[in-house]
Amino acid sequence: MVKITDDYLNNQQEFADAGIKVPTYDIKQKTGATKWVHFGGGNLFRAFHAAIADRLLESGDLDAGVVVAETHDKDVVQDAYKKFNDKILRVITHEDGNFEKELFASVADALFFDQSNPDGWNKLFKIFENPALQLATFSITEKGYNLWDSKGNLLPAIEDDIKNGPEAPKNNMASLTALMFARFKAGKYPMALLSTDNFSQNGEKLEKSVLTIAEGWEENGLVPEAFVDYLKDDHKVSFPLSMIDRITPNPSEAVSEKLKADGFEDYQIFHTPGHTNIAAFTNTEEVHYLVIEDDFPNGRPALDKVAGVTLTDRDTVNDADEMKVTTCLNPLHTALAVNGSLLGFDSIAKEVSDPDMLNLIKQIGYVEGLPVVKDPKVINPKTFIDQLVNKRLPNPYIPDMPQRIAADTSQKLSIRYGVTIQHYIDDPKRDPKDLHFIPLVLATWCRYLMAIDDQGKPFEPSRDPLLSELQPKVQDIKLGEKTDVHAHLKDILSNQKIFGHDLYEIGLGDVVEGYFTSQISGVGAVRKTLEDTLSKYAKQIN
Ligand SMILES: NC(=O)c1ccc[n+]([C@@H]2O[C@H](COP(=O)([O-])OP(=O)(O)OC[C@H]3O[C@@H](n4cnc5c(N)ncnc54)[C@H](O)[C@@H]3O)[C@@H](O)[C@H]2O)c1
Ligand SMILES: O=P(O)(O)OC[C@@H](O)[C@@H](O)[C@H](O)[C@H](O)CO
Repeated sequence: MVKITDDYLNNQQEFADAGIKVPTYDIKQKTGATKWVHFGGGNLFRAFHAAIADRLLESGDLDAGVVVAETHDKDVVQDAYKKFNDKILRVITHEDGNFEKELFASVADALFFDQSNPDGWNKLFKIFENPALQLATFSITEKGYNLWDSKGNLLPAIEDDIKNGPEAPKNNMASLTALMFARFKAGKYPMALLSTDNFSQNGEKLEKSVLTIAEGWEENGLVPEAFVDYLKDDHKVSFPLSMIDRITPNPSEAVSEKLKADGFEDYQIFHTPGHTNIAAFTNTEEVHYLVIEDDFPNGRPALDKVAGVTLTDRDTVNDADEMKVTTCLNPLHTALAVNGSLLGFDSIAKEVSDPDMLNLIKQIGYVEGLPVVKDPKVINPKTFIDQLVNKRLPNPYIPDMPQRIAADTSQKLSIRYGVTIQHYIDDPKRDPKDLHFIPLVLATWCRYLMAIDDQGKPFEPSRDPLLSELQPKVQDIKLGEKTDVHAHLKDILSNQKIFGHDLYEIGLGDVVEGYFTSQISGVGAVRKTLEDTLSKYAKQIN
């Protein structure tokens, strides 16, 4: 059996026997100063960013590995990095059943960046004080950037961080701002902070969070005004936009079993107490897109040399991101996530073999979203949906689950559906009331909050920061019993933080309530409502 920690240069045959491709570079010889830090060393980073760095180390375009900083889950550092000498095994699960296995040695170090860990804390400050650093990338989930509660007030922990200043930050955005303050003090060195999380204008959100903290510190006299000016100076600090796409499910048992059978010893999967699902390996799909705004004030690695990575202007990235996140992929995914959880699916591939589910996502993508989305030119939106529904989602070897995608849905709805709804508001020839399937999914999410499936059995919803606030609003509803739906849903459906709109103000509140009323009318009513809505409104798709 080959272990991930085996010396990949001197034991190439062992790796080859297990069907694993290994790097030709020696990461120990790549001793340049760190140019690239990544925050959030979860599965997406391991499958995608680490692969990009690997290609650049191979081509000689990068002379140091990426340093991974975890601010959220310290067990990720131990269980997925340190234990395996920072090596990663990536498995691409092709649709013909071929599992392509490759070892990456592109992580130079991984550390838990928190004041409780002085070693990691001090190491990252040293890296940020070094002029060589060019970029920090982020894949920390939508909620990782958030400083506000659902009513728009700063979270108490953030208020504390703003009061306490750069010496003792606790939240990850405040800790990042403290790193930037150290970089400012060391010499006002430039760099890029590049969010690669799944939401529109991700760079703007990162910028807003960092500036909110920095300006709070400045108001409290804890940092000079010049620090805020440095963060706002485009020649010093940039917050490029990005669009990232690669379906990367949590490590799966099927892949683990296959690796074991192939003679790979580190096939075990870990579920950390912080709720990350991680392993020495990561499983992902073949298709991948990364479109980045080319704005790097301190230069950048030759990212554009890597297949699948496009460097372009801000508007193009914005259009590509809007195409993927608000129209052609993520809204379809969330529809599968909430419906799949209620209808008892545990596999996305199986779910899209259900004709109703396939038709639902096609209506959302082709009929409701596509007509109002701008063509980003670098990727054709129609071709993109075609590839998604015909090739990617049905791939039985991509072990994706509705339950993974359902995590944090409350944080995603305004982006995944709110932007399309806004287009219907803005276009004088359209009306949000023309939409049928998006409101149906919003109702399905409210139905999902009840945590009772369509067979009337309880299920555990995926983790979401608003569950504790929202579930009590629907918990006393019983399937098949008459109830005042408006009284139950009005606070939820009017919450602009959740949907990007007060749904009543735009004429969709009643529509969602209508679908929900139908969905709670008894066992099987979620499926029946879906069937009825499809037979009433579905359009023919060519
Ligand atoms: N997995 C995919 O298919 C995929 C594809 C495109 C984009 N993304 C983006 O990447 C993000 C991460 O996906 P993943 O597959 O790596 O997930 P994951 O569960 O494997 O890892 C999540 C990472 O985010 C960190 N994190 C979680 N909550 C945080 C918080 N509140 N503050 C700071 N860090 C936090 C975790 O510690 C971990 O490093 C997604 O939320 C999405 O925005 C994922
Ligand atoms: O990663 P999230 O939690 O924002 O969303 C879940 C999935 O929709 C997402 O991870 C997709 O797999 C991804 O966006 C594909 O590129």
